[in-house]
Amino acid sequence: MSGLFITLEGPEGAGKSTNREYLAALLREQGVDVLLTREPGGTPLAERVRELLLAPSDERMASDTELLLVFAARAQHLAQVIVPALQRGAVVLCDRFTAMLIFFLVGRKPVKGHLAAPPENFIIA
Ligand SMILES: Nc1ncnc2c1ncn2[C@@H]1O[C@H](COP(=O)(O)OP(=O)(O)OP(=O)(O)O)[C@@H](O)[C@H]1O
Ligand SMILES: Cc1cn([C@H]2C[C@H](O)[C@@H](COP(=O)(O)O)O2)c(=O)[nH]c1=O
Repeated sequence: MSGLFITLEGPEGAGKSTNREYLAALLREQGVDVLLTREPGGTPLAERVRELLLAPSDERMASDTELLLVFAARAQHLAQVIVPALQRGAVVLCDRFTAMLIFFLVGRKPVKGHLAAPPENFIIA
């Protein structure tokens, strides 16, 4: 793969979108093929999973359910968008990836180590 994958991590309002747009404009001025995307999301199906993750609900979402949904969205995002873009040599600018998702998934709750490791390994492999 010849592309470049850059993630912008940070909480709400940190400046991710602003800096992503700025960087994209700079790169495009140089003729670089730039793809803007975000996690969770980035494809129609993965965006539906995002809506599910963020929608208020009377039913508490179990931590493992949340984790598996995040990684289901990621599998779709990787297969449909990120990997093809990197294969054609694009620079992918992704609004959040693993760092902030770890914060959302485990930073605010007790860590559930038995599930946290394998999906991440699966994704990186
Ligand atoms: N380097 C900067 N200096 C000063 N203000 C900034 C800077 N970058 C972004 N901002 C301002 O901070 C605010 C939040 O920026 P932005 O929407 O890019 O954050 P974000 O991390 O993408 O937020 P969200 O996660 O809510 O989408 C905006 O009003 C933006 O103009
Ligand atoms: C991605 C993601 C977000 N949230 C929370 C964080 C914010 O309060 C809102 C909106 O997020 P934005 O992308 O910064 O606009 O949702 C979350 O709880 N879990 C997540 O995975």
